[in-house]
Amino acid sequence: MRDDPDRGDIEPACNEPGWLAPSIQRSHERSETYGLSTSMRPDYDVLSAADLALKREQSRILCAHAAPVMETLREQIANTQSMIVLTDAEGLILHSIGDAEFLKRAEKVALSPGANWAEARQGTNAIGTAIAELRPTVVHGDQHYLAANRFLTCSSVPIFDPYGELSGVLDVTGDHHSYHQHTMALAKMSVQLIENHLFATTFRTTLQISFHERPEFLGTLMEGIAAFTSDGRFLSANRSAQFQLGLTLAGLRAHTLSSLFGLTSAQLIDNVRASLGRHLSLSLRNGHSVCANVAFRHPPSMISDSSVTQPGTTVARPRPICEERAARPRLGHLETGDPQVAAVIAKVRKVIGKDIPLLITGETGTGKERLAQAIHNDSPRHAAPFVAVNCASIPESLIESELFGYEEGAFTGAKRKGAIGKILQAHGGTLFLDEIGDMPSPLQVRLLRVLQERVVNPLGSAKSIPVDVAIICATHRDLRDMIAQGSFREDLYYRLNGLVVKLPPLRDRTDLRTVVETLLREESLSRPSTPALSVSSDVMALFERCRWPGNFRQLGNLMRTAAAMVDEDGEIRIEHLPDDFLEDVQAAAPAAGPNSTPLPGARLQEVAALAIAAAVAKHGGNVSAAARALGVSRNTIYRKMLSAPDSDASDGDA
Ligand SMILES: Nc1ncnc2c1ncn2[C@@H]1O[C@H](COP(=O)(O)OP(=O)(O)OP(=O)(O)O)[C@@H](O)[C@H]1O
Repeated sequence: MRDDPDRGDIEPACNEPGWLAPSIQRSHERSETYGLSTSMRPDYDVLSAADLALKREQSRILCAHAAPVMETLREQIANTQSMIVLTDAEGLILHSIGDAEFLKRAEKVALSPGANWAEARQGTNAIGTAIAELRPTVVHGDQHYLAANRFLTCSSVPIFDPYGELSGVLDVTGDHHSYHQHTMALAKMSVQLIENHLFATTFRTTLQISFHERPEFLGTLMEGIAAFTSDGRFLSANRSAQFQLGLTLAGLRAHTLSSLFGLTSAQLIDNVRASLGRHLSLSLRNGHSVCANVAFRHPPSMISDSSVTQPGTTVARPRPICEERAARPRLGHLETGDPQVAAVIAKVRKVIGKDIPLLITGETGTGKERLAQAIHNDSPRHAAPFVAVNCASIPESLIESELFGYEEGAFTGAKRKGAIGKILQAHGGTLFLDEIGDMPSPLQVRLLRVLQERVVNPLGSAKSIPVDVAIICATHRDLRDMIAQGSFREDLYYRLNGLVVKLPPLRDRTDLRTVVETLLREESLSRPSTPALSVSSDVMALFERCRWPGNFRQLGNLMRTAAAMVDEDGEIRIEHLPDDFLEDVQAAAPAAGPNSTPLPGARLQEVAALAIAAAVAKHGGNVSAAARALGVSRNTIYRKMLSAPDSDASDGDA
């Protein structure tokens, strides 16, 4: 978490040969601790296309905001033997763009989408070290831990979300002979742009004050932006605002609009009205005056209050109900007609606000986190934070500090400032522990203590800090099996499962049609000038037949891709669906049993056969290459080319 507005500074450099910045020295030490050796091959363990698509989906908002910024940056570094890389918070490469020739060289050391560049995987490198140090980092040629990576020079900047949490890294990598001093400055400006976009989007329905001492800096990257609730409670502030206000995010959380700017929201609106469209002049706590613009964008329920639509304020279009639902789900929104889901919600409603721990089970993508958020939003704790921790995605060595926090100096040799852990961040609100089955055993004991005694001991501290959180856990594993195998503590299990509810997979739900219609409406709203989206009856029949292993996540992804392919009439037809989806449905068809309805005619088979023939032709008759491109096994291709459709049943698919 970033709670230090100065963190953006890189360390002072020294030009003496052989001199290593302290952060690089620490990183080399960590690389050794990870058991890496300098002569090792880079880690070529790259995610499959499907897993990478899931990761991109999980970082969809980051990718959407980063894409245009990366394109602009690409224009600025064109023909410099370099590339731009976007990773998620774990160092997994989501996207890369750049000079084609250099992209090829980079691929040889696994610097390409789907590879993970965390320090534990690739040793000292700018991406992994920026994540470990939470600061912009340059790693020049020889400073890379693995010899194989020493032809690179990389400049990486961490990207923080508006709550100060790391959400990814933007990196510019080039040949170490062609390093330019200005690369890091460009990368930092690009990240500031991404962070400001993320900020503006997250707080688009709230009161936002943009300010700077000098009016010419308003509207530029330098402006500070602070967001407040309509009654003046502090929500967040961007990097520049933290700097101008002289407080970290943690420090700002104790403040309000009046304690920071010396006026209430009603007075602010009066001032905006009186200013007739000119900048406002506001006074900070330190007595400095700043010029400010105010945006007061109201949630739909307040939009009818025309008195606040004044020059100097911007009123956004009413936020569509679907968008509102997605952003702040409530239990009522989740009831779309399936009796199993309705039963889950009825049970949950009975225990809400009663300090009974909840355990949500269900396959991946069935909406466990969304249900947890809805429970929080419907609970008396809704005004306090909802903090989600995915125990499976944090490296085991970091879970402890992530959850419990640490005191300054808790890490030997590292002069890291202390950090408040997730449990304390959720104080007053809800802590959602996703994939609880992946919690390492020693930490299960510590978590049990928190649940029993309601106190937290940060790492390296003798202090016990009282904490008040509602706990919701989720897992797709069978915890009872894990108890039997000795990998999950029975006492913790009984502490967590006050109420256990199971979300059904999409294929077992009876409300698929309503779900699809809702998603179509949401997607249509993001394309206002085009006809409303619909699905053909063939496609709906296919959807009903699909096993949806990725559940809502897969369906949402598919709808977005198909929506991008539709013709002018907005109807999603079979030809708009991705080939791998058609293949999956086709492969699963015989398993549907003798009484099931037939596939929607020959068209699906035709489409699958056409896709296969085209891929084989494109790859000059090379079946392996075509299979790789389509993401199916060679057997599947031979089967489709050689046999009747029914023969799928006997073959093992890959
Ligand atoms: N009822 C729903 N309607 C529409 N979209 C949904 C619904 N439930 C979940 N989603 C969407 O599906 C995706 C996955 O949901 P969520 O993260 O809640 O699932 P999960 O079960 O916690 O997944 P995992 O086990 O992989 O963490 C998210 O993008 C979420 O917005």
